[in-house]
Amino acid sequence: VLIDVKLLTLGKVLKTHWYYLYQADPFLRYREGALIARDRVGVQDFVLLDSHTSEAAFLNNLRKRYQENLIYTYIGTLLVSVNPYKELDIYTVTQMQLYRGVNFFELPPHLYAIADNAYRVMCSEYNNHFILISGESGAGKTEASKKILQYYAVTCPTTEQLQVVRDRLLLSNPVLEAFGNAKTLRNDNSSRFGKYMDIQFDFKGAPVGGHILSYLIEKSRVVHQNHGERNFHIFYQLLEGGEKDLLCWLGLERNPQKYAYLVQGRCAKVFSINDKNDWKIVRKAFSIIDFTEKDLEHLFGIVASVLHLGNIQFEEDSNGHAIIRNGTQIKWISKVLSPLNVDLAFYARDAVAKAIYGRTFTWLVNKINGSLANKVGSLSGDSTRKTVIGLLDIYGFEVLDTNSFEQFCINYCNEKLQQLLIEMTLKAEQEEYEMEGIEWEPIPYFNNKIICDLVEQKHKGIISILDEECLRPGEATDLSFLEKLEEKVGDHAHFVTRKLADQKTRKSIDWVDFRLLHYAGEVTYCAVGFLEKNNDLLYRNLKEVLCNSKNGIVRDCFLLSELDSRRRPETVATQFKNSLMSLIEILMSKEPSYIRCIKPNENKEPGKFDDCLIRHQVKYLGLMEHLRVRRAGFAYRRKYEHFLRRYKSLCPATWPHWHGPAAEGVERLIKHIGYKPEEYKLGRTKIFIRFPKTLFATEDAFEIRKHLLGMIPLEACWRGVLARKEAKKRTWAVQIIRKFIQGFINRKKPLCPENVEFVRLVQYKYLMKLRDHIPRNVLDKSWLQPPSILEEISEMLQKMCIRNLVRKYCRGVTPERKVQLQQKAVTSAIFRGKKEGYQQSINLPFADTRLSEEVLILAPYSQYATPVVKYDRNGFKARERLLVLTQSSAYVVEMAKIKQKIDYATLKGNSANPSGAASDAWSVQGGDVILQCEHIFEMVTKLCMLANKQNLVKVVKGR
Ligand SMILES: Nc1ncnc2c1ncn2[C@@H]1O[C@H](COP(=O)(O)OP(=O)(O)OP(=O)(O)O)[C@@H](O)[C@H]1O
Repeated sequence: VLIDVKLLTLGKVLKTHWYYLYQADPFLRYREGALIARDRVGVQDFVLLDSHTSEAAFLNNLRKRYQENLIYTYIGTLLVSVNPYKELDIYTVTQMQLYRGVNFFELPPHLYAIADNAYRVMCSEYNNHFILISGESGAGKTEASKKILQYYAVTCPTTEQLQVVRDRLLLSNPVLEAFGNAKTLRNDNSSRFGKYMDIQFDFKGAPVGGHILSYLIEKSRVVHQNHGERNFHIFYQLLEGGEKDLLCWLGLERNPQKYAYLVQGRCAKVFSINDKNDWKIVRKAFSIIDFTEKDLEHLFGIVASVLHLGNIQFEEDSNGHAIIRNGTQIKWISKVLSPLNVDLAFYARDAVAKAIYGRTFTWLVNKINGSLANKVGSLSGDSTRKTVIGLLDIYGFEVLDTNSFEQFCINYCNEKLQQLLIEMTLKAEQEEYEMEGIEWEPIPYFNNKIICDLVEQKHKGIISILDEECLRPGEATDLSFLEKLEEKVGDHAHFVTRKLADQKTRKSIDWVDFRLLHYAGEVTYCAVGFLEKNNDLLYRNLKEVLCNSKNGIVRDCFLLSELDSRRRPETVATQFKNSLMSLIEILMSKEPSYIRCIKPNENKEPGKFDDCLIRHQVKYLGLMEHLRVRRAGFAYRRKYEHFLRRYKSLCPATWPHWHGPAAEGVERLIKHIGYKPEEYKLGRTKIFIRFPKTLFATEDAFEIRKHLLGMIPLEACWRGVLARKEAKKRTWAVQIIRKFIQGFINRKKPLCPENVEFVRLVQYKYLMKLRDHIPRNVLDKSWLQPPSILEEISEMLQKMCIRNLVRKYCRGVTPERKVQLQQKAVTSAIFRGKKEGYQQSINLPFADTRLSEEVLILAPYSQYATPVVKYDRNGFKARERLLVLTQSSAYVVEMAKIKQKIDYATLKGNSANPSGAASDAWSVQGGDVILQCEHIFEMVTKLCMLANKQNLVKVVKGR
């Protein structure tokens, strides 16, 4: 009942949505029956219609949609998502099923459509993909990536064994968020590290493992937070949710106000965050992702020690040396031993806290990777190819009141991703037209490569200059770094300092600042702390202490070999730059999908569409340029060979084979179909189709043709590799049922007009699920429980399924086995539950005879013969005899001499002993015959079948 109620509500919700989409959406063509259209691979691209010629029109459309809770929009294949700040997808699982296997022009725009499309292309083309989710801080990237992960977890095929992998993939998120996310002014759950996650799939499309790469965690947050911001969530979660014993063991109090590292932002408690609850989730996640109690003990030990470290305070003694303020002994020890002044002591304390936390985070990612590793394949020696879908969720572009080294790295990273997007979309698309010789009016766009170069160029870029200052001998300071910048990149159009600025802007820049004109806007960075953060040094003696820690994780993170190394470690910025370079390489080798997240307002408010803020994002994300390229360009392009292979059946000249060049084949084909000149262009290697409707029409024609020709099964069989044929035979019954279900899915049979969508949805959901849960053999008695309105259909399907399985089973039975089964059926009717030893006899096959061939020659008409022991009427004298059964009579034979003939017609009864004793009494006209036989079940069965008298057999207590 509950399910029905939910679905009913869902029916209404979706109906409203679809109504709006049909009525109001000028972007896409939706198909009636979108719910059921499937199997239309090959179409990945479509286009905007003509209404959006201006930025204002585009914004208007976004606003209108947003007000109607439609937060997703496509520009070509790029998904634009405006953060709703409220949960819209209440019926997520049903929605997921809705998008499964449906091409994305068939349903309203959605994250799931992007996820599903990447997945389907991966499965059909065996290539790797990535989904790049970008947008500024708080725009909704992390939420989007979680939804995509969930989509794969719910919709991909899985086995019991693989469910563990699925759970781990999902649960790695709360753990990483606890240690790597924090409340900032822009986002209550802001990622303070970059994350790239590969989900690995096997050849059947089941997720079998994963791998996470993490990028530069914002360590400085451990020791310092701006007003209105918090430290990483885990600190508060541990204090709020940690069990009493645990806190006691760690020496912690359940009050964040007691810890210096947690109170600087003055917002330890936040209304929107439930630390206690989150702690429970994280604890549970730890148990699923393979963390032992020892691991956790060490991990929480580290979290606690960072908090304790933060509470160590220093003061100056009379010599200007730092001494520890509280704790008498340690105070004196520090007084005598410590060479540091107060500033340096604080620096050292914070450096230790940051280093421990930062390295522990890397340890955590590695540990999670261990648990996500594809063990299924490697254990079973499965070397089949895996494909991956990568999900990139990285800290968004960020402008704070004071921007430091961390913001510089984060914003540089966003520049790189923007550059990748431009390279792979705007630039690539326009270059493709040029390469293919298609006439094309170039559409200008801002290429941010110039900013990337400003930051990363060797010897000349800001990172190189910073490194130089960090590494050079002599006194180098943040100010000397700033001077070097002015000297070396002062004339760059995207770089300004107070000295270089014009009169007007000068006031807004401090003497210690430099300003970069990023693609997403201007950011003024305060150079103070750049050198220190870039060097990220930890005193050698502190490292030595940590190398000898009794905490296993700390020991793993600080290796003694590091102390021996004479090489200076790479600076933080260079490490980051290099890791970004390899990330870009990873991404470039994969097929891209893009999601652009937009932040609707600065107040994290639902339903508030701030025109100014959104216009700014639309501008810097280059959405208008995307739109223009899409509109002026072609919706679809495909290599001649691929296009011909798919559609060749639509033209007699190309079907079944085209022997000439593919380009000519395509030309013949489209002439035959009747493409108009304005609808397409022929390039050097590809056909370009301008309008989606042209392609839709071709697809529709192909669908019809496919069914007319019965092409798919025919081709499959005909080309058929024998092994595949064999496998097909085995799953024959399942396929029949699947086809039947597919038929059901494809047929539209609404019960009444108002409930069309609802009924379709219920049908769809149930049938889709059923399709994957059909019993595979006659022994499998399970059947998916149907919702009440589908009981009838379900019953029909079940009957049909059983019939098919039985038929399939029967067809697979050999004639010999059939005889055996018939005989066993008779045995069962006579003896089942009545005579001891019956159960054991079931699996012993009956023999045709129990005599050797030589002996059988003596009885040429024998149907069955076996040695027996014959007793006289009193049951005393036992004589060894042969029993020979022919078509009409039974003979008791001694040495080729017939001693007794029993006509089946005279056989009146046959009584067998219920105990295991193998004796048998036959009552015949003129008196009983008592025989003992080793193979009594077999013998009696043969006798009954030959005499056709099985009803006469009684199992009675022997005399
Ligand atoms: N699809 C959504 N439905 C409902 N709320 C959402 C959705 N996407 C985002 N939000 C809201 O916006 C907040 C910020 O989103 P999210 O953490 O994904 O931003 P982000 O782009 O990853 O930011 P950052 O770069 O700071 O990590 C979420 O905590 C949530 O409240």
